[in-house]
Amino acid sequence: MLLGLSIVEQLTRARGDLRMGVPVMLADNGAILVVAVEALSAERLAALRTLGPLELVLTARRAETLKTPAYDGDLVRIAVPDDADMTWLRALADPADDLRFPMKGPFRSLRDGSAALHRAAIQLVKSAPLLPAVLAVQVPPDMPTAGLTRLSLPAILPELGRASPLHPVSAARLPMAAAGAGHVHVLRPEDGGPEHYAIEVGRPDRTAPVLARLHSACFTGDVLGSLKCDCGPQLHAALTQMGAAGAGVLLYLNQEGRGIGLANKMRAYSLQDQGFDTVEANHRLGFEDDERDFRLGADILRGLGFSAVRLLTNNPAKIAMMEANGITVTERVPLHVGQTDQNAGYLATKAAKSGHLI
Ligand SMILES: Nc1nc2c(ncn2[C@@H]2O[C@H](COP(=O)(O)OP(=O)(O)OP(=O)(O)O)[C@@H](O)[C@H]2O)c(=O)[nH]1
Ligand SMILES: [Zn+2]
Repeated sequence: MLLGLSIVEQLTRARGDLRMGVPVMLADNGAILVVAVEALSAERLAALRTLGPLELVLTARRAETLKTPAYDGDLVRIAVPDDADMTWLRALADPADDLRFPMKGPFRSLRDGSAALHRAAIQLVKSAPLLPAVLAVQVPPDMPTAGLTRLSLPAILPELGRASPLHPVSAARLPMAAAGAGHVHVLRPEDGGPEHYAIEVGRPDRTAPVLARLHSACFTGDVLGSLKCDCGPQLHAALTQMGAAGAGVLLYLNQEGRGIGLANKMRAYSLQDQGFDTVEANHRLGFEDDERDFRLGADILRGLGFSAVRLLTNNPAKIAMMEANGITVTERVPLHVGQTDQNAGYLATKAAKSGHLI
């Protein structure tokens, strides 16, 4: 129906609901109501309690730190005790105070029934992007939802993992200190997600491999000149090299914090202040090392008419994803700049644990 919502539109609305702390219904043969723990209010918690026993859904990564068996493989469903309050839920969802107040498990992990609805809920909050922790309660699939978003699992599953198509919105000339004449293109995804930018330096020849950089947003490095990472210097060095070569294309992808968002990246930084490295911090929060989807970089390049690149990177995963998505990488151009005393550990961890080339 033209006036109804498409599946993609329903998912976008659901992400907004979850960010506001509004419950979303996920239904298949059974149904659950879910709320993101970090946005939950005490009133909603009380209201959900009237519907039945509550379950806290976390990723297996988070369960590892909580020393709780994850019977559902990549996630765990923990029975929420009747007297558990907001503090209890937040302490399990957010590792900020793990060291100050070690959790007093054991927790009762549930193993009966299917976790397919819960898995979709975790995927949805991750893409919101919120901490991967949801409160869930089973409800009858035909329960009146009083205006709440209702998602059908079979309908959303194919869309959840799909990269949303991007469309050019606007473009203009931009003179840059580092690279001389350039053009900035703004690209907008169909699903209402964040816009991404493509910066063309000079007039790159579409018939030859172009000097290219896929840069993931780093507010702290790019804007604040953080010494904890190498992003700012990499961004500027890439533009400078493209300027010197007379042509290039830099994709500025809004995938802050390797896809976990700035709020979660700051949670990770706070864990790093407690002594965890960049990978351990992501895991303690319940995320994978890297939650980025590099497919969109390949899509943007193809949309701009490029099929082969000389890729400025130290990250082999970016090369593999380009190749897997139809962009030929004729050469890797190393990008080693911006080493500081403060980021030596970070760069060493990326080399040791994430396969970065040095
Ligand atoms: N979660 C998390 N993200 C971080 C941390 N430090 C930097 N980042 C993010 O990591 C990303 C770095 O992106 P890139 O420099 O494009 O990618 P890369 O994987 O380092 O690969 P190359 O720079 O191409 O070699 C940015 O999104 C930063 O915001 C951290 O400690 N934790
Ligand atoms: Zn950075």
